Amino acid sequence: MAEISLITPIEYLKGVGQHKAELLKKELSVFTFQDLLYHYPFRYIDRTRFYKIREVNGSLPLIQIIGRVVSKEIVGEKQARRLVVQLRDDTGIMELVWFRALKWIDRILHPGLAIVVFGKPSDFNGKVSISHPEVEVYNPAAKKLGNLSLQPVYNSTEKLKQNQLDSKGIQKLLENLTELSVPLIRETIPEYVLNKYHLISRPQAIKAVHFPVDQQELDAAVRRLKFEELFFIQLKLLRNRLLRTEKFKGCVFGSVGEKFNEFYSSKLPFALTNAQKRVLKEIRIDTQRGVQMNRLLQGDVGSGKTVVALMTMLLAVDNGYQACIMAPTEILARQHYLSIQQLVGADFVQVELLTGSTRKKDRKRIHESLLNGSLNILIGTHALIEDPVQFQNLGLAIIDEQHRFGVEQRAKLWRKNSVPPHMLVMTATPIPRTLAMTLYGDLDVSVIDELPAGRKPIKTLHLYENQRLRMFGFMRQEIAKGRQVYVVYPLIKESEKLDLLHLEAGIEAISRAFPLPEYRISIVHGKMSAADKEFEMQRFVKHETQIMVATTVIEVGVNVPNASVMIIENSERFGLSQLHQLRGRVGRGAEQSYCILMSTNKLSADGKIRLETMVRTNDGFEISETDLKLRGPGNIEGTQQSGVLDLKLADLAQDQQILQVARNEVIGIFEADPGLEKEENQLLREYFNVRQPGIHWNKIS
Ligand SMILES: Nc1ncnc2c1ncn2[C@@H]1O[C@H](COP(=O)(O)OP(=O)(O)OP(=O)(O)O)[C@@H](O)[C@H]1O
Repeated sequence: MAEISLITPIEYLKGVGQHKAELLKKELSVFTFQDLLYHYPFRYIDRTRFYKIREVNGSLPLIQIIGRVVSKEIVGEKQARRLVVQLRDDTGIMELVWFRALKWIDRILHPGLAIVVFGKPSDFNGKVSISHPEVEVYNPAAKKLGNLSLQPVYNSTEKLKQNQLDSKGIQKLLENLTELSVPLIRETIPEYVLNKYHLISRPQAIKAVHFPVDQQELDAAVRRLKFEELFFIQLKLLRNRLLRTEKFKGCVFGSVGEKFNEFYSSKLPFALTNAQKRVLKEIRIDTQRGVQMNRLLQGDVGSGKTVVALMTMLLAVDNGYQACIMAPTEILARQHYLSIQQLVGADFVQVELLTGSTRKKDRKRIHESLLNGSLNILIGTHALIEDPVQFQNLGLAIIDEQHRFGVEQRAKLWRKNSVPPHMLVMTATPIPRTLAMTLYGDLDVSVIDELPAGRKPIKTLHLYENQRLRMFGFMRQEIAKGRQVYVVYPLIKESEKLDLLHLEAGIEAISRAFPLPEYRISIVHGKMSAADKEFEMQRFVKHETQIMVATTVIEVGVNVPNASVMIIENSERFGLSQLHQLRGRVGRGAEQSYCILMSTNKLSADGKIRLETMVRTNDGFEISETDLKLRGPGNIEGTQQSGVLDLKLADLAQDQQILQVARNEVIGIFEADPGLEKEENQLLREYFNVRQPGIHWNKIS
């Protein structure tokens, strides 16, 4: 065989062969030696700990017991034929069961034999047993079992298991592999960084993650590998940012002009909060210094991001540029359009809306006015990044992100101008710090951390199904005061049919409890046509109806300050950030607002935490942190598409500190050596010379 390297195909590994190689490729995407080396265990079992039979129950993970075989018998017929062994220790007795390999096990085990049993207990018919445990004859002279106290557990699949590639099988392959390949693993982090943070070398870490001698070595290995993952993500992101500033000049918004000033002094219906002012200042500084702005604007629901967006656009217009806002849904785009029109009034600046349902004739007119420069501001959905849309001079692109657009789509907007426009990315709800640093680590961040004055914190209540009458009573009371009420139902693809039934039943119940002519109800759900939805929404906006029953289509963008009660049905089914977004639809006026979370009595542990969190706090930043802890970053909406979260070991909910250290180190490295030219940074330079998946540092355009 040719010389061995890390990219030697996996079939060349001793113990693999053609058939297993195919399976490894298909099931685990393991193609080469290094793919297997980087197939890390997902947990470890402490083989130094032994349980007593009395302590054993079905909720325990894989455990070890020492006991003596009392009896064994083969019971059942055909498929149900099994070997049942009674095992005893000084605290009790339990069963071990085998459905396969009966003869083999039967031969080894005999009454009186002391054995070590290793497996996952389960409760069955009130009895605790372990199916298919591993057994070894107990040898008190041997200090440890095997030479490892921590046994790694690998991900496997049913198919792999059928071919002896269960966790144990994979570990065997790794034993064959590490001797060969560990010496070939190269260091990626410069020595001075390793020393600074007391990190072990890469070959050492990879070996130890598979075969840790003890917990201490494992901890050191994991810390090193997590650091590496997070360090290189930051290196890519910050390198990108650096190159962008070097490469792109950026439009200069040199002066604050007529439109901005006029709007500020005579149109703005309220005083800006200090946070809004501060953010506007940050944007002003960014946009006048001749480099391209790339900024993330974070603010809690209702904190007034739209005004900041508008005033930034006016700044662009004052300096002879066009501006646009891209929103993820048609409803949201329309909402932005309406609120901006309302804020600026007629004939102040030219604003148009472009979405998938814009008529052909209007579309043509918009395209033309964009190109000849008579249109100042364009608001729309992803229709904006389609090819026929050409600006005369796009100076600012605002993306209302809701975590739904990827880096690719952002890049498409940049290309709409010869000089890339300034970019302002707004998120619907705050995102956790670690996620922001990773997903948007190449952007500067502005935070609106203050709500407009006079807003009363929303009071949140959790009620169970049997308290529904109380809830209806409360609705009547608020409606009598002239307020409006939202009632929101979940509508999730996976359970759509059932959800629609719930919605229907809900509408019926509400119609009965709130009859015409005294009460009028708007109904909006995702299955309706855009025009019908709009019609129903408008009835509510104009206060022709007092109750709006809706599915989550109203999650973002609805702004009816007179609505002061948000009722969320089956609230346990919503994610935390969704609940927070929904709650943010009320509390927009001066009145005291309420959010009522309706749920069944049967709450999962996570569901309980979600509802408790909502009742406890109104702080979007705190809520987003809890959300991340509960769900993990992969499940936060929109993160899946972004390859940056392809983390093997690091966990954004837990490894905030490592991430911060890695990011600071990278910032320091680029400050001292922007071109990575110093000898000590040679490894980092090499890193960029090899093609990296994800963001390409030399391909930003
Ligand atoms: N400084 C302010 N003082 C008083 N009201 C304000 C202020 N800034 C914004 N508002 C009003 O607060 C409401 C919420 O603002 P806006 O819609 O911009 O919030 P947002 O941050 O975009 O949040 P969401 O994503 O929930 O819509 C609007 O009715 C807006 O006119």
